[in-house]
Amino acid sequence: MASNGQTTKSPPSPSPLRNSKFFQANMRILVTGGAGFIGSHLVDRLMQNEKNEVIVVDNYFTGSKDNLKQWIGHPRFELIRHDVTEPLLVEVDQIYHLACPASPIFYKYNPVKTIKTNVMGTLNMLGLAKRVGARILLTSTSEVYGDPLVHPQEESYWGNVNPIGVRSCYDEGKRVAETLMFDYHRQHGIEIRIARIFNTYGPRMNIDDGRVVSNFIAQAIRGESLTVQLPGTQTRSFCYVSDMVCKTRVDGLIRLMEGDNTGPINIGNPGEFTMVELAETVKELINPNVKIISVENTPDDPRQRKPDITKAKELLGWEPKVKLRDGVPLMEEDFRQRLAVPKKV
Ligand SMILES: NC(=O)c1ccc[n+]([C@@H]2O[C@H](COP(=O)([O-])OP(=O)(O)OC[C@H]3O[C@@H](n4cnc5c(N)ncnc54)[C@H](O)[C@@H]3O)[C@@H](O)[C@H]2O)c1
Ligand SMILES: O=c1ccn([C@@H]2O[C@H](COP(=O)(O)OP(=O)(O)O[C@H]3OC[C@@H](O)[C@H](O)[C@H]3O)[C@@H](O)[C@H]2O)c(=O)[nH]1
Repeated sequence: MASNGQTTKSPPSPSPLRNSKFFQANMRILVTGGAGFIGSHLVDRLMQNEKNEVIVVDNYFTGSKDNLKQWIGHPRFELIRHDVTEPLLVEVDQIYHLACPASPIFYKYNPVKTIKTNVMGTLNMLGLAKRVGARILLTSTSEVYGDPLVHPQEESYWGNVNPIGVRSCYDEGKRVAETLMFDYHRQHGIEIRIARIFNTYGPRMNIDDGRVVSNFIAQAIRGESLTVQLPGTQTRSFCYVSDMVCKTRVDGLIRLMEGDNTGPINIGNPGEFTMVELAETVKELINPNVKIISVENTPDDPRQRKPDITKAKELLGWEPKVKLRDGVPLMEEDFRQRLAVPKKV
């Protein structure tokens, strides 16, 4: 039953394989975009459960096999090079659909491909869910709220999005992906889950990912100036990656998949910072000698962003635990290792 009471059909029957003579109790889970930042952490958590078999599909546009190296060759793990804009034939019970470039510099690099990934990729994954009777979770985004006129953002807010701007391939793409999820749910009875993720950071982000936390941390470690894009008063709310997926502590995405609620549900940390405050925090914690400089911004940058997580708390029993000041040093450690710049003692 949908949270909004709009279900018109019961879900299709699961694959006949589930009732076959050789049925194994394992849960077969597909993770699209599983070689990326959030996806690879999610795979780590899913693989900790011995009942799970995990299949990752990824085209390696922004992800890397390196993020999954600990699982390659594991009997419960499979990695497939595949682009979700093409159909996929596998037998699975659950689909975590993450595939999509998430950093603005990468999603703007080939905007037509980004919108194809969001629209055709989501259609293909919904088609797969329909054929095999799988439950599907979409990682949507706080960007569906655009440059929000309501603060903090509740799930009931419809957003303020430019449909023809340079960010539209991503934010409108995700909005269409959400629409497709609900239409497949209402029309075909597919079991859906939608997470609206707010800015997430942590180990394994690409060093040159281009998003603000990874930029500032890499710049501070290299002794370069921290580049605050103008005006610097714009705000974001940053969630540490373990809060997003961690099974043992708090597990936003996994709880949503396993619970009864379709969503959309905001998953994020309500701690809100201006970009100047973020730069000052990174400077203080990592390298007090670096300068903070102002640089040009790009069009349509949202001016404020903060999740209302009442639904996540009430419906999933989820709330984030890691404060920005505690998460930054954990990410610094990972970046120092990868950049081969040890901390001076
Ligand atoms: N990290 C965040 O702050 C954040 C916030 C909101 C939403 N999200 C969503 O979470 C998901 C993961 O984000 P992330 O931060 O891990 O980004 P990421 O760029 O590290 O991961 C995305 C993964 O998808 C893969 N991919 C991209 N296009 C593909 C395609 N056409 N076919 C197959 N694979 C493809 C990439 O190679 C990469 O491995 C995305 O859907 C993103 O929109 C992330
Ligand atoms: O070096 C930088 C990079 C970015 N910024 C600023 O930092 C803020 C955040 O920018 P990011 O590129 O990290 O990410 P954004 O919040 O714009 O978009 C993100 O939103 C949520 C997800 O869907 C995606 O991960 C991404 O689209 C922006 O105001 C940007 O202008 C800087 O001040 N300096």
